[in-house]
Amino acid sequence: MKNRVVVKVGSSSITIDGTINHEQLEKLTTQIAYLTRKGFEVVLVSSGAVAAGLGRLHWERETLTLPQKQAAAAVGQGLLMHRYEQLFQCEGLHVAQILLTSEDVSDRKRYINAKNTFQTLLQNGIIPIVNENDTVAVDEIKFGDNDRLAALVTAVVEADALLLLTDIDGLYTDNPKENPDAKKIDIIEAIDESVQKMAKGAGSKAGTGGMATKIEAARIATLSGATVTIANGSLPWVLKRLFIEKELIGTKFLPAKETMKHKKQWLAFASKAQGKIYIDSGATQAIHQNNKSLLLAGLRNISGDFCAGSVIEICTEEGLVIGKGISGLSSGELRMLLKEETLPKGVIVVHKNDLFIV
Ligand SMILES: Nc1ncnc2c1ncn2[C@@H]1O[C@H](COP(=O)(O)OP(=O)(O)O)[C@@H](O)[C@H]1O
Ligand SMILES: N[C@@H](CCC(=O)OP(=O)(O)O)C(=O)O
Repeated sequence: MKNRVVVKVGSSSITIDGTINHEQLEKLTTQIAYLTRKGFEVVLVSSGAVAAGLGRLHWERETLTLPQKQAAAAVGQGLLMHRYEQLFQCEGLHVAQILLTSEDVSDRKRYINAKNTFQTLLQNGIIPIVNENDTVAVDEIKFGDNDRLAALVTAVVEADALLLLTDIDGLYTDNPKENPDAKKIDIIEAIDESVQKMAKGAGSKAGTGGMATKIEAARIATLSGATVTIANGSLPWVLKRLFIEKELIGTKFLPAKETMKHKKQWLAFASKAQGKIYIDSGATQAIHQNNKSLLLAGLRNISGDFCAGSVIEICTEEGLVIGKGISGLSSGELRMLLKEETLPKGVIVVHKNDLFIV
C-alpha cells in the first residue's frame, strides 16, 4: 500500500447558492492536511470553477452561452485556487494547480509528462489540485465531467483509492431525490449493467453528470486496482473515518478482480485512435482468446492515416470495434504490404503488450 489517494469534490459539495462554500472548503482542506500528516499522499480533484465564477460575476447559469461558461470558469478557477492556497498555507502545505484536457492524457508523451509531474509533486509533499481546463476544453477535447477526470488521475498516479465526495450518501437503487423508496447500497463487488441502470443524472444545478458519471469513474478506477467510495462531502471527518478508521461509509466499490497493466489502462480509457484496421476471424480469435500479437497475415483492410506508434482501433471485418492497440507500422507501410501477392510471414502489426481487447 502506497497510501496514495485521490479525493474528488463536486460542485454541489463546495458551493452554496451559486458561490463558494467557504466552510465546506475549510473542512475539506483541514481533513486533507490531517491525512498528509498521517503519511498519506493526496491529490485533490476539485470542481466548482464555473459555479464560483458565476457567483462572482452575478451571471445566471440558465442563460449561459458556452464562451460565457468558459469565461466564468476562468474567473472561478482563480478564486478557488486562491482560497485553497490560503487554507493549505495555514496547514503548512504547498499546493499546485493542474488543469487538464483529454488531449493531455490521450497523447502518450503528455500523459507520461503529467505522470512525472504528479510524482514529483507528491514526493515533495505538495498537494496537486486538478480541474478540467474549461477555458480551452470544447466538446471534442473534453473529459466531459470531473468524475471521469478523477478516475483517469487515479490511474495516472496509481492511487490505492478514489473518493468521490458529493451531496448524497452514496449510490442508491434509484435517485432518492425522485424516488423516496430508493435504498442505499453499501458495497459493490463488480459493476454490471444492473448497477449502471440505477444511476441517474445530476441532482442540482451545479452538478454535472450525476451518478452515471460516478459509476463510469468507478469502473475505470477499479480496473486500475483502486478502491472507490462515493460519499457525502458534508459528513463530519469523512476522510479520517474512511482512510484512517476504515469505517464503511457511503458506497464502496471493490478493486476489479483482474486489473489492467498501466499501458493497457491508458490504451483503454485515455488514448485516442488515429485510424482503424480490420482483421479476419482467425486473427480475432488469436488476439482475443489466445493472447497473441496481431500478425499481418490476419489483416484485411485499413482506414485513416497513422504513423508507426499511433493508437488504432481494431475491428472485425464487419466493422465491430474489438479493441485498441499501438501499431508497429504506419498506414502507408501497411497499405503497401497488403498489396503484395504473398504477405511476408511473421510481421507483427500490434504487439500483444500493446493491445487492449474489449
Ligand atoms: N441512483 C442514484 N443514487 C444516488 N444519487 C443519484 C442516483 N441517480 C442520480 N443521482 C443524483 O446524483 C446527484 C449527485 O451528482 P452531481 O449532482 O453530479 O454531483 P457532483 O457535483 O457532486 O458531481 C445526487 O444529488 C442525486 O440527485
Ligand atoms: N470543471 C467544472 C466542473 C465539471 C463537473 O464535472 O462538475 P461536478 O459534477 O460538480 O463534479 C468546474 O470546475 O466548474
